[in-house]
This record gives sequence, structure tokens and C-alpha cells, in this order.
Amino acid sequence: MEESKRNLLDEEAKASLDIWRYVFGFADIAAAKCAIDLKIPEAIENHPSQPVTLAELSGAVSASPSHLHRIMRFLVHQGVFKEVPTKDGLATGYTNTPLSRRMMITKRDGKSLAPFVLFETSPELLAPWLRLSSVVSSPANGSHPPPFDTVHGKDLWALAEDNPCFNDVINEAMACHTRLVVPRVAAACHDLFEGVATVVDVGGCTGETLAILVKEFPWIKGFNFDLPHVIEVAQVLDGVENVGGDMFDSVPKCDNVFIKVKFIYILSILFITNQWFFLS
Ligand SMILES: C[S@@+](CC[C@H](N)C(=O)[O-])C[C@H]1O[C@@H](n2cnc3c(N)ncnc32)[C@H](O)[C@@H]1O
Repeated sequence: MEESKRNLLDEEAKASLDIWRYVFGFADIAAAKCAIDLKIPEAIENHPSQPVTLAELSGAVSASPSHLHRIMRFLVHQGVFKEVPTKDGLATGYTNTPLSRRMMITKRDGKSLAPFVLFETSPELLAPWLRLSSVVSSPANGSHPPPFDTVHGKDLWALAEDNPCFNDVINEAMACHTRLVVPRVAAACHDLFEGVATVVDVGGCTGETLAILVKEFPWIKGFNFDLPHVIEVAQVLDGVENVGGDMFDSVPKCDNVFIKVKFIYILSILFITNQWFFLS
């Protein structure tokens, strides 16, 4: 068979499998969210005997064994959990993996990104993704609001202001990412903070970044600056003053300004306005 014909057949065979990733692609995040919501990784981690059988696990998380079995089978296949023989070899049970431990919503260890999964899989965030085609096909002159604003009638921050539960979901997501990256930034940029008396974290959320920075550099006085509804629920910390306001009006005067943003190019299409593009 000619090589080009063989390549075409290979591509066809691959496509006939790959298309199912798009048909059922949502199952990955739905199952991960389910595991986080039910605290399955915690139930396995805290169970006195390992591995944890289906009967033990369904009792621990109060789930129907037959439903739970289907979820666990999928998550084992995806490499989130492991299924191994029990000690007596008569049955099998589940154990955690480094990946499932990163789905522990109760862990604040700088590794878990469970709150970020819950944020990204919230109905508020998923709905605008389904409007992607309308924004891509609209003129690129900035006259159209981002899909998030079209779906919700307001931007992300205004929605958070009106909805304290969603505000918490956002803040927890930001905080877990901060615990992952800021200790590394602090360790790598020690010189940067020598001799610095005051630092303002602009868009500092509930103060997780400054909590880490003032612990690492105790001579610093920190100003945690964010919108008033976020500052209302911010941590109260020694060495940190919480200040509410709008950064597009003014920010507290300090020696150093710290802005931490997670800029993922495709995410920008969802809710970033031109004002925020300017910042990033
Ligand atoms: C993407 S989050 C980043 C939070 C944190 N810096 C981090 O990286 O984890 C952006 C933060 O900016 C805040 N924010 C949005 N618009 C703002 C504004 N106009 N003035 C001050 N803060 C604002 C939000 O409330 C939110 O806490």
C-alpha cells in the first residue's frame, strides 16, 4: 500500500476514536467534581484500613454503592485513584494517588487545586464557554461584552459581589493557586524584598499572598487591596492592612506593587475586558 494511503487510513482510524473524546469530554471534569464534592480522596485517606473497599467507601461518603462503583471505575481508568487487591487477596479496594490528593478540598497544603476545579466547573463559569462561537464570530473591536457578561448580565466581579457563595468559590480558588506558587516566588525572589518597607497586593483577594510574604519577610508592612466585597471577607493578619477600593481609580501608595494574575490565553476570551488586557 502506498505510504500516503496508509497515513490517510491511520488518520481515519485515529479520528474514529478521538471523536468520542469530544462527545464525552465533559465526563472528566464531572467525575472529578463529584469526587471533590463527596470528599472521596479524604474518605480514602482517613480510612483506618487500606485499600478501601467499595462497601467501606460508600458507607464513608454516604453514596449508593452502584453509582459510586461507576464513578470510581471511571476515575481509576483516568488514573485519579488506584484499585488494588485487599490484603487477604479476596477483593479489591481503592487507594489515593498524588493526583487524587490534589483533589482534597480540605487540604491547604500548597498542592491541592480542588477549589480551582470547583470554580472552573461551577455553573456560573461553565455557561459562558458554551457561547464561545458567538464571541469568536463577533467583530474584534471590543464593542461586544465578553461571553461571561452576556450570559450573566454583569461581569465576574459584579456577580461575585451579588452572590456571597460564588464569591467564596472564587476566593478559595485564588487562594489555593496562591499557596501553590507564591512560596516559590518568595523563595526565588528573596533579594527583591530586602529593604522593602511596604508592599501593596493589588487584587490581593482574601490576603493569602500577603500572608505568605509577611511571614517570609516579617519587616514588610502589607496592604491587601481588593474590591470592597472581597475585603469584607479577607483574613485579618498581623502586619497586613486590608483596603477596599477600585484599582482603576487608585491604589494605596507603597514601595512595591505586587500583582499576581493567572493569564491563560484562551481564558481571556471568556471574561477579560480591554481594561484587564491592559493590565496583563
Ligand atoms: C483573578 S483574581 C486574582 C487574585 C489573586 N491576585 C491571585 O492571583 O490569586 C483578581 C482579583 O482582582 C480583584 N479585582 C477585580 N477588579 C478589581 C478592581 N477594579 N479593583 C481592585 N480589585 C479588583 C478581584 O476581586 C479578584 O480578587
